[in-house]
Amino acid sequence: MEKPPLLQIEDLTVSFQIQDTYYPAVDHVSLTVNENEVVAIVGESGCGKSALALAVMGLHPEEKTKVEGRILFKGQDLVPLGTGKLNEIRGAEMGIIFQDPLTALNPLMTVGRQIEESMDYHTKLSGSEKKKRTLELLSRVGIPYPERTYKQYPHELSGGMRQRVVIAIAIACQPSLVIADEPTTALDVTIQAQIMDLLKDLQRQMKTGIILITHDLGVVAEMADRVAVMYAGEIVEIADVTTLFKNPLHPYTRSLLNSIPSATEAKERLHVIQGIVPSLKNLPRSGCRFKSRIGWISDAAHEENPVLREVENGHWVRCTCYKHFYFPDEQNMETGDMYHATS
Ligand SMILES: Nc1ncnc2c1ncn2[C@@H]1O[C@H](COP(=O)(O)OP(=O)(O)OP(=O)(O)O)[C@@H](O)[C@H]1O
Repeated sequence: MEKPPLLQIEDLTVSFQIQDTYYPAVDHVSLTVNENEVVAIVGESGCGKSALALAVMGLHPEEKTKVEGRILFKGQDLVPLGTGKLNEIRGAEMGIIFQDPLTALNPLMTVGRQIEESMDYHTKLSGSEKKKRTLELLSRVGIPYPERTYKQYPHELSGGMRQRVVIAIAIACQPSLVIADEPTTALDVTIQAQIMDLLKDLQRQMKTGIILITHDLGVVAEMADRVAVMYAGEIVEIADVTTLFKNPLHPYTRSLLNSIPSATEAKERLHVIQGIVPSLKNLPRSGCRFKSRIGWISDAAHEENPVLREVENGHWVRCTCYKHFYFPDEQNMETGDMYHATS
């Protein structure tokens, strides 16, 4: 029998209760992560990236959250599992790295104890074996004096060192999947690069699958094998990283990529689409959800029920509007006129 993919998310919907109604923050999303593959999920704040990641980890509180669809981890559906079984899988086979290391760590427990604790539940190692492994892990994540850090408390460490400790905890049980939710956003720019290098090295050594949530496209270019672009709870484009950067198609992806200034190309100005992701209650639930942000593109350019379509091998795009899209200050491909935004 063929081995199932490491993670196969099928038709996942995550809805939050606001007053008496459930609103989907992740809406019928399907995504696969293979062994040893880094899949980046990008999109602006509020697109549903974290809601998706938390669902994979089973970390949404049952109250006021509804998770529907299938999350197959090595072929086993996690959605119907109870907390006990999920705890067994989580930690042992999945690691998570959150944005802010300070809130991820217990301020009242030494670093050594916190790393060991992550092994208590999932391994049968003796106390001295756990200590030995903890010191190895600290050294592996680039902590210069493991013996000293072992005895320290989180507040005694710098932000970068704390995130290294969080990474040590995430990889303590050699998980096959790591979910990294904005792992460097809370850190200084110079430290960000070091932490990303560390993650990249560890991923290569351990052949871990990674879901990397970020809005830093530089990080995506360096780390990801494939990229899923989310907008308003849906995936609007998915492709391998080279294709996505060379030939972005969806207007939203094009706008995201245009928002990074290029060091090599002298662009007169950056084309960026204005506006923000609507709040959960105000999300359009039919048609192209991006339509209101590209009002200069005709209604007829949009599909009534836009679906993800494979436009070339492994490159999927939602809605036909990408075929008719141009930035307002570019020449209109259809008419040859210059479009001038009035607002
Ligand atoms: N527990 C909750 N209850 C109600 N609404 C929520 C809850 N969690 C998230 N949301 C809403 O769901 C939508 C998606 O949120 P999510 O945090 O997944 O976005 P995101 O893309 O990860 O953004 P960010 O980069 O800011 O974390 C947002 O509109 C957010 O306000």
